Amino acid sequence: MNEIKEQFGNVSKRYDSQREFLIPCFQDFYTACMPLVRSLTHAKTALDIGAGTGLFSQFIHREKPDLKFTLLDVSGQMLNVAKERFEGESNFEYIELDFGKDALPGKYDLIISGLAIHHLEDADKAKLYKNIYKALNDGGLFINADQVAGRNLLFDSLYKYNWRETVTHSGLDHEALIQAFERTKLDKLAPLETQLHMLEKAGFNDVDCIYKNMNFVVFGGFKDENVETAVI
Ligand SMILES: C[S@@+](CC[C@H](N)C(=O)[O-])C[C@H]1O[C@@H](n2cnc3c(N)ncnc32)[C@H](O)[C@@H]1O
Repeated sequence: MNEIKEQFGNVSKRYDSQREFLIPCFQDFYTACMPLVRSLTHAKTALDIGAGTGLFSQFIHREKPDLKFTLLDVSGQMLNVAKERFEGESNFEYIELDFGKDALPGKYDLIISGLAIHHLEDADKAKLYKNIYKALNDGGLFINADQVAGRNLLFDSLYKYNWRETVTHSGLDHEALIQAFERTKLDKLAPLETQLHMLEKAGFNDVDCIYKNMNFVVFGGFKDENVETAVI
């Protein structure tokens, strides 16, 4: 955990400017969930798990500016950048917390997470998904935009090789590249299917993958048996 705190703390001020180089499908990745988010017509509260500098929350905020946002992260330095981003906005609060260890505070209509849960071991991912389910209000939605492992060694290697090649030629400076490659050592990627099953085991009755581009995926579920009628 100290290493996560240290590495993200070190990059916090330059984090946002590097994102579009490091996520080749950046725009789609952060906006694929919007049709589902829009369907939450009565939502009042949102929690961003591993919010970092607040990038994912900013996309959601543009769509639903009236939500009350709680941004949670283990790195105070990453959250400081989020505080600058949303300076002057009264509907934002920030909590420094380890989501692998500590309970999630409060209840929410929408819970999002971007590129954070893949830092947990699989058993801890499963535990966190249960906690997320408990922290959702009825009818609530969970969205995880994250990186996953390939279904098998061939695809996993292909995804990793392709990402490395793409970002190496993206124009990102050498130092940033080295740091990004170093951060991948903190990753504990699990296959998409495994995580969809974890969500079902946690109690989510309707789960699916909304978007996939190589190993960048957006998936999640509703905590509501009547979701089909709610969305359509
Ligand atoms: C790659 S950044 C993603 C930030 C943001 N969600 C985004 O999409 O740009 C991962 C973030 O997860 C946080 N993180 C990783 N493991 C965590 C944990 N166990 N508890 C809280 N935060 C964690 C890191 O500190 C970092 O800010």
